[in-house]
Amino acid sequence: MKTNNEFPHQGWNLDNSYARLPESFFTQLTPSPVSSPELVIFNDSLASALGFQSKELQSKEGIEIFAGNKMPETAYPLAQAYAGHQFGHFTMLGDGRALLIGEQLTPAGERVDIQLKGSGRTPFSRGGDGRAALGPMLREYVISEAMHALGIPTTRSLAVVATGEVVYRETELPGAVLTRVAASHLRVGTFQYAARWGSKKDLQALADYAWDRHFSDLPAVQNRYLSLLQQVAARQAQLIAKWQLAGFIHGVMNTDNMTISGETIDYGPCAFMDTFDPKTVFSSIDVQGRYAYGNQPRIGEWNLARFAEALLPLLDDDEQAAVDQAQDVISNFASQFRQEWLNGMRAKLGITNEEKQDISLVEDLLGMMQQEKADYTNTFRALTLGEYPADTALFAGSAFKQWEERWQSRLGRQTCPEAESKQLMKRHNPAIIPRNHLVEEALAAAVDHGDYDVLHRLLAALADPYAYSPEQTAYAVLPPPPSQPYQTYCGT
Ligand SMILES: Nc1ncnc2c1ncn2[C@@H]1O[C@H](COP(=O)(O)OP(=O)(O)OP(=O)(O)O)[C@@H](O)[C@H]1O
Ligand SMILES: [Mg+2]
Repeated sequence: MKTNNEFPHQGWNLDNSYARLPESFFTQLTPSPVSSPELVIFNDSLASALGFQSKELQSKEGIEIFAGNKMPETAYPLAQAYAGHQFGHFTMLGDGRALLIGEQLTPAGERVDIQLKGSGRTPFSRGGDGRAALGPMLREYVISEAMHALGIPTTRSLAVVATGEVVYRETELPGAVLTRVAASHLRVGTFQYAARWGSKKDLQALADYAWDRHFSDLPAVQNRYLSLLQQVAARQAQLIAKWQLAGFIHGVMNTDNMTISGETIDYGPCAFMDTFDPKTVFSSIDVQGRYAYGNQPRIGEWNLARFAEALLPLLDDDEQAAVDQAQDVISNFASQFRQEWLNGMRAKLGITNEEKQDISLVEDLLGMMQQEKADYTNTFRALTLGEYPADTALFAGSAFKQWEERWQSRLGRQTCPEAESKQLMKRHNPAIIPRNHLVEEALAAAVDHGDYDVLHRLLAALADPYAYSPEQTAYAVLPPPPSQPYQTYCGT
């Protein structure tokens, strides 16, 4: 494959700091070319923000890069090594179908990974084909971009290229490559890999790298490794609180799918919850409900404990002292999460100050929602609009009327003007989310019929989920109850 200098006008400005880590952290290799790449979706605004020339990137040459057929001269494509606990079982993993091609240095002074997902086999592919199917890559594109618009930290999607080749997933499917953009692809599993198979020096190099990349603007600290653990815990507490507040179920919170940056990663079996029920699971393989909606904070804590274990040799020369320090951080996580979540719930209810009883106000609402099988997003949407559809069981009951009186009198006990409180609600309760049936409908039109209009309209509506625009009303309508529960699948 050719590496060349044809592309400076596209705005590539790559560095390769990850490749300066010890060699055991990656394998350098080139993407496997594909036969007839076709750009099917492209993120114009993201491209511009990253310093790319959007039009040039969408040229025939630009598309060759997204397909992995050519590389910019400054690219240094590599597969990252990592391990992970998958459903509780530790295993060696690594990028089996993805390649980091470099880090784009953006006009805003940021450094972001550019990664091709579905770019062919790597030494970490195990039995896999190294490829990805079009439907799941479009799904990752839609949901990651919707998450970003919702204000939830996430990896981004720059482009999807259809490869013109077939992949086999029980049946023949069109293949695709997704270009993913991330603050970094460092995972809890990257540290587990270093702790298990690397030297202490390797582990330290990785921790220093993570610190410099994500936390270097923090004031100097005495023990940067302890601080690294604290910072990652804080970011995960914020992130998972945001998931809970939006009704997002990640679906596969293995330690290899938890980032150090605090961004959501891996949109495999994820989905947004419709009816409020903490036991909600969509993933076909999560039969025990390990990654159910209501379990996500606990799993976050479990994963952070694995991160802390990996960091132990760096925390303190005295083993017991290291364990004690790690334990302190982990045992603080639940209350950190709870605080983030409660503050978010206050905002969803238009509450600007704190009262002790707020928690029961929130929990009583959620209890009624669960009992009445209320739709999570639309309930908060209705509270925001002050419009309660009479045909919704929750709103028809007397319990809700009593709760609403309590809520109104709670709002009356704050100095914030009513209009401001309403604005706060509008900023925290999306008018729309990427509902499963909407996403499925858009993907079916695109993948089965080559019609991308439905997808583009959905993306446009999801781009500002808090707009409460008239066009969004149609997207808030619920489908008739399905005959089968909605299921998502791994092995995409
Ligand atoms: N088709 C495939 N071929 C080779 N390896 C694969 C394939 N699909 C998944 N893998 C690998 O299996 C492991 C776990 O898969 P998982 O579903 O978490 O990954 P993913 O969706 O490919 O990755 P990411 O976390 O980067 O979004 C990873 O090491 C991944 O690279
Ligand atoms: Mg993964």
